[in-house]
Amino acid sequence: MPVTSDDPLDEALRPPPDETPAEREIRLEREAEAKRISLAIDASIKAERQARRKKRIVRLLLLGQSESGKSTTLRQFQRLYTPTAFREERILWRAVIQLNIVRSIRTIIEALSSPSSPYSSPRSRARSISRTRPPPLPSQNAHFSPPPYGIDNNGRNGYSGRSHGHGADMQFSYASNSHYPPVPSQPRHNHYSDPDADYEVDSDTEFTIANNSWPNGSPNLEPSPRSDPSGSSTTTLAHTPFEVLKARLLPLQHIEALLIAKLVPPNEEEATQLAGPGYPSPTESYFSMHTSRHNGHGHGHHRSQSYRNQEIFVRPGPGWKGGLSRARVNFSDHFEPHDTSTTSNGHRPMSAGNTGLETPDEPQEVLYSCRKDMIHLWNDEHIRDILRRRKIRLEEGSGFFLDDLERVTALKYMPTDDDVLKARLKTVGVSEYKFEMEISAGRDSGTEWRIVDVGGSRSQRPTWAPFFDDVDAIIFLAPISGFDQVLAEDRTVNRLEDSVLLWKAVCSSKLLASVDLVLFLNKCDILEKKLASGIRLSKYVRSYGDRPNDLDSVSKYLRGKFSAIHREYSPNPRKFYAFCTSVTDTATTAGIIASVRDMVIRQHLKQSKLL
Ligand SMILES: Nc1nc2c(ncn2[C@@H]2O[C@H](COP(=O)(O)OP(=O)(O)OP(=O)(O)O)[C@@H](O)[C@H]2O)c(=O)[nH]1
Ligand SMILES: [Mg+2]
Repeated sequence: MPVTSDDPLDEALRPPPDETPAEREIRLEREAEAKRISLAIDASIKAERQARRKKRIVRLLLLGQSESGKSTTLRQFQRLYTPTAFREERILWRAVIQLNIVRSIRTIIEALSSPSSPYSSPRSRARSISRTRPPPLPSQNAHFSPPPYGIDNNGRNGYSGRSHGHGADMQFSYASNSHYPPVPSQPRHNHYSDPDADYEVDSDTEFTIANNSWPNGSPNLEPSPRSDPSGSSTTTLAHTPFEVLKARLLPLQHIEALLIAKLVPPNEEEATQLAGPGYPSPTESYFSMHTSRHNGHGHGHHRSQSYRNQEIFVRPGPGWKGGLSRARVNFSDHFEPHDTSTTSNGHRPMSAGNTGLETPDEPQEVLYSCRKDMIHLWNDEHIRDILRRRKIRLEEGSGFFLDDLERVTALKYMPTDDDVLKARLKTVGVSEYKFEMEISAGRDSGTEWRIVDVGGSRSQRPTWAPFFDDVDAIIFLAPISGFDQVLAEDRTVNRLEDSVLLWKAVCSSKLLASVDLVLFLNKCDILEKKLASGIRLSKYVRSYGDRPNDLDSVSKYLRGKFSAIHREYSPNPRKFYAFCTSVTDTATTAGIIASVRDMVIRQHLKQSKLL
């Protein structure tokens, strides 16, 4: 009589009904072999775990939203504990810094070229139509909507919802910003956009230039409005000094393409957005808007074009550094290549250095030749004023080097430690960085450190969970200066709110229940400046009330909230440490990292029953 079962696996594993004795014997032998292999695998995993503990391999996981400072923290570990390797790699960061500069300049030019800018060309302004403020938010958006990508207790996607617990609850407010979030058609300026941006068109800003003798003379970038007798504004000259300046900066476009070719591995399909007017990023369209993936990435000659409006990223690990060190032709004065690994697909990244397009460090030469114009552009009071009015705060954003143009565009420029820490290169993917502390770092070399760095943007978070196994501690970075900013990948989500939700998800994850947590309330340097400039936390976090708007009070308040979430959401009691950090600051971060190191090693030893 046939045995019935609803379990399809059971069905599949059941021996065939007409099995002969010989077949049965073979089957049983195979099953025994499979069992033996399975047990051997389990034993080897267990043995590896024990060996790891004995060998003192410490595993640290860096988590947090994009631009929270994870890779910068990793670089701080490298700088402190493998200083020789860090020093040797500094020159490789020059290309990243060059790209950061070029992109900052492009952001300015795009802001000035927009139809509402007094620096835009007469033709584009003639085409411009009056824009009105975006409509107010629907009332439900006055509260947050949970971001779609996070991790739940099982490490799967999705947030579990908002906390209504007492200590942990925070009320975010957009009520005072009737025009939050910005409408999609507005120019996107990654990470420095402000929900409170002024969307009124600068009307009556037509202007003519009285003195058109520049570029030979000193460029006068000041708009000079002139009205005709009827009172309406007119523009009489086609080439404004700004347009001339823009033309002189055109070579930057070429080196941007070269740098992208150098840094981004070929055939790289995934990309995320850099702000750029009117261009939805492929990631945005794929993950957020659920439309089909944007095409044209990593394909031949359209490559640099397709990256034009995306933030450039690398997959973590030595791949891009290996490619750069081989493409490098004239750095031998400074440094011998340290890392000769290849990219993940085994090929050297497509670079200007191997296409024959590049003269010895052409980007640096172009930057050098454009330095005066770039300095002029950045230091012009009127341009600064426009950027201020449009709430484009480059100086608070990532990879900001415009205050150092004189130094960083020098032909023999060699990045300093601080430059490397300030440089911005987005991470996509997850990778484990292994190192033993160098003897020269004055530490015992008995412990092997494995630090896992992940990409923090929302599309990246589902890739985290497989790395939760066997972790000694997590450093979670919450960039608290982002209280008045929105996520680059979803401009309806406030950055601080996103960090709070992510923190809740990490605290409540059952997979991480026994992992100690270290919280870095990061970017305190930017927070301090922001608060001092008059931006009030209470405008964005209603529950802050009328407490003092200074660094000390704000960081204490937020620390309290994050601690309360930890207490309320952790499945089991565990160690928790919180620090207010500015991880780009080498002096303060060294002390904090030393404390974290000691704490992690102590816990590790305790768990290994060696204490
Ligand atoms: N001023 C300041 N800048 C910081 C601080 N921490 C990080 N940054 C800068 O912020 C930018 C982003 O930091 P990253 O370390 O790349 O951020 P991440 O978390 O790795 O971001 P993803 O790779 O996108 O997940 C870099 O340009 C850093 O130099 C800080 O405390 N203060
Ligand atoms: Mg990173």
